[in-house]
Amino acid sequence: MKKLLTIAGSDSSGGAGIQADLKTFAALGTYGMSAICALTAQNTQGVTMVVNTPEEMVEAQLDAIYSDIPPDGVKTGMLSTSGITKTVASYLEKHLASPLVVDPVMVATTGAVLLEKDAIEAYKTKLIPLATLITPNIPEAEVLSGMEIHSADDMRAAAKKLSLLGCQAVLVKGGHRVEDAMDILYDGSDFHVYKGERIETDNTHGTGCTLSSALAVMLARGLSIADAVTGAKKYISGAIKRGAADSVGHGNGPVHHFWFYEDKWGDME
Ligand SMILES: Nc1ncnc2c1ncn2[C@@H]1O[C@H](COP(=O)(O)OP(=O)(O)OP(=O)(O)O)[C@@H](O)[C@H]1O
Ligand SMILES: Cc1ncc(COP(=O)(O)O)c(N)n1
Repeated sequence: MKKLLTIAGSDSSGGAGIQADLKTFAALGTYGMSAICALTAQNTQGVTMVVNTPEEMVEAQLDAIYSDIPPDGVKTGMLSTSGITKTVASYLEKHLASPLVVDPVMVATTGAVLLEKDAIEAYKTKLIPLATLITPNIPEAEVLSGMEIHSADDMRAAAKKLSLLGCQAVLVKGGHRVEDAMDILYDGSDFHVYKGERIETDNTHGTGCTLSSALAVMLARGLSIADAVTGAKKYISGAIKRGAADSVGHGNGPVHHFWFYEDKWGDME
């Protein structure tokens, strides 16, 4: 059994962050672990409070995990501050022995800022160079690359530019493009285009967290980066479709993970 680690923030409403990551790990048949970098008081309508984890505690969680259960795959999500981003990067620089997916979480679907501005530099110089794959959405790719993205060609150019930061591959996610759900991967030598049917729904809370967790699982299982994206895209598309059919909360509802085993166990009402 593969062991997966998420280094991210907690979402009290269970739709994004650590909670989405652990649900994804479980649905995909792996053992999930977490290092919590921030607590958010959050629901489908917004974030009302954030408390950052002390950096020593972030490191203590990572030490507890790595000294006993070294993970086969790791993902990072909401790291909240420059200090936490640096702490995570310097720990991983010494101990990482598996694929790493960096989801550069900056702003929640509901609009709340989840990363302090001065952490961008630490992402670019310390964390991203360690990554197997980074998964910015379009606004995140714009901030990290310093260029505007209006078209598929712009997505390609940004992906190539971001790969120069030293990561192995870049997936620019097109969930924020109005007309489709097309993602573009640059794997260091080639571009791969992943076209998804756009599902009409506001229930997209946790899509990025879920996708990056599924990617970490696929990479831990030894898939190539291009095949890992195919597998993870299938997983997130199913989860969005199921979330669209069964709303939770009064705002941007979450995606649902049980679609993956619902066929086997039947209706779980
Ligand atoms: N309405 C949709 N229909 C189909 N696929 C979608 C939809 N919205 C997002 N996706 C897909 O979900 C994945 C996550 O993309 P997205 O751009 O939403 O990431 P994100 O903004 O980081 O997510 P988050 O909402 O967690 O911040 C991508 O593969 C994207 O193509
Ligand atoms: C703790 C945490 N991590 C990540 C997200 C981003 O997810 P989304 O953009 O879907 O709100 C979030 N809202 N909360």
